[in-house]
Order: sequence, then structure tokens, then C-alpha cells
Amino acid sequence: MTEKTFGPFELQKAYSTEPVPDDFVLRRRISTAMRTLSERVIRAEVDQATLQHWAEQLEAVVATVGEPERRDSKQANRKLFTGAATIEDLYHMMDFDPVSGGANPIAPQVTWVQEGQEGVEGTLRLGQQYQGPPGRVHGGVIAWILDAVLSRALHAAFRLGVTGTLNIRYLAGTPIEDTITCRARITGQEGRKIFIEGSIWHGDQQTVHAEGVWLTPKSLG
Ligand SMILES: CCCCCCCC(=O)SCCNC(=O)CCNC(=O)[C@H](O)C(C)(C)COP(=O)(O)OP(=O)(O)OC[C@H]1O[C@@H](n2cnc3c(N)ncnc32)[C@H](O)[C@@H]1OP(=O)(O)O
Repeated sequence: MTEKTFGPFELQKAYSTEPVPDDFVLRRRISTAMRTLSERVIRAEVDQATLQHWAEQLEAVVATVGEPERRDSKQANRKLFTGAATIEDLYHMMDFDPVSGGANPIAPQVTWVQEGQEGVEGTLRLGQQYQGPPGRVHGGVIAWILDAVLSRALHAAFRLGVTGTLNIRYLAGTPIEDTITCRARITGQEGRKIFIEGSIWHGDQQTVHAEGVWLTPKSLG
């Protein structure tokens, strides 16, 4: 049987409906453990002996992992654009994404509740490791997440592009350790320029507004 292949506009649907490849089941477990660890160790009130023990254990894991060879992600990207990406290629594109990628240990995990031409909406909870001012999410982390959320709105509307400009207005503090909602939608287009706006909400309160311009590459525009 020939292996199923996918193009750029099948990526999001296939990612949510196709079975997770076996290696990614394990990559996700590793990343979940690393994310949990990051959240638990930060500001942990423990004694010197405990810190010493943790440091030694973690250094041993790092030594065990060593410096493995890495797969070239450009190759998966190229295959995607010719409709020749396998499910493994697709996971190499999506699951290592620094926002929401299940196999990326630094990626905040967004639960997408809506993804379509009209826009996207997701919920997430950020731990202590993302704190800026006490109790609040760091502003740079907010920009990082919104870049991805606005990009997601672009992809959900079957368009491609890179961030050209991203403007952020911080309206109120965004809490850590509580559920927040992020939204984005395309508001207009002029040639290769696509205008997208987004927001972050804590309950009924909007804490952040973002607007930006995404540029479709010349080769596709
Ligand atoms: C595969 C998964 C991808 C996930 C992506 C997630 C989002 C990202 O993180 S993308 C990474 C961050 N962004 C980048 O690295 C982009 C770096 N910048 C570039 O590559 C280029 O500057 C690029 C593509 C934005 C623009 O270059 P180019 O296509 O040559 O633009 P150019 O032909 O000069 O201008 C075209 C139009 O866009 C406008 N424009 C150009 N640059 C920008 C910009 N940065 N912001 C807003 N408008 C711009 C120009 O004014 C021009 O407008 P008009 O037609 O009205 O005169």
C-alpha cells in the first residue's frame, strides 16, 4: 500500500485527525515531562541537598542523550509544498512548533477550540516559568504566543506567509496559572500583504490586542 501524502493546506486537518506516529507518542511524553519539570522546579522551596540531587540526576540524563543527529526540517518543508509530505514529515513540521507543538519541550500548549476561515480560538494556561511581573505573563512571551496564534489564523484560512510586522498593545496584566483565551482573524488583504488581528482574554476581560501584517512569499503571491 502506498503511504498517504499531504500538501500545505491538508496539514492542519491531517494533524488533528491522523494517528500520531509511534516516535511522536514518545517525543510527546519526553516533552510533557520536560515542560512539567520546568514548571515544578522554578522557585521550588527545597533544601541544598535536594537541589544537588536534582542537578546530578538531570546532568546524567543530558549526558545519556548526548548530541544526536538531527533531521533536516527543510526537506520536510519542501515535500509539503509539492504535496509529497508523509505523516512523519507533517509531524516534523507541526509537532516541533515552539507554540503548541506537542513534541517541543518549550512550547506552551494551546487547546484549539475553533479553527476556520473566520478565525481561530484557543485556550491555554501558562505556568510560573512564563512569569514577568509577579502573577503575570511576561510581555515577550505574550508576543511569542500571539505571533503563532495570528499565523494560525492565516493557515486556517488556507493562506501562507511570514510575519512582517506585529504590533502589540498590553491593555491589562495577563495572569499566569489560570486559563486564558486567545483569538485571531484575518481583517484584510492588499496584494501579498495580509492583515490579521488578535487578542488575549482572561474571562470577559481583554488583556492584549495585537495586529500585524503577514507577507505571502513572492514565489507564491
Ligand atoms: C512553516 C511554518 C511557518 C510558521 C511561521 C510563523 C510566523 C513566523 O514566525 S515567521 C518568522 C518571522 N518573520 C520573518 O522572518 C520575516 C523576515 N522578513 C522577510 O523575509 C521579508 O522582509 C518579507 C518577506 C517580510 C518582506 O520582503 P519582500 O517580500 O521582499 O517585501 P517587499 O517586496 O519589499 O514589499 C512588499 C510589500 O510589503 C510591505 N512590507 C515589506 N516588509 C514589510 C514588513 N516587515 N511589514 C509590513 N509590510 C511590509 C512593503 O511596504 C510592500 O508594500 P506595498 O506593496 O504596499 O508597497
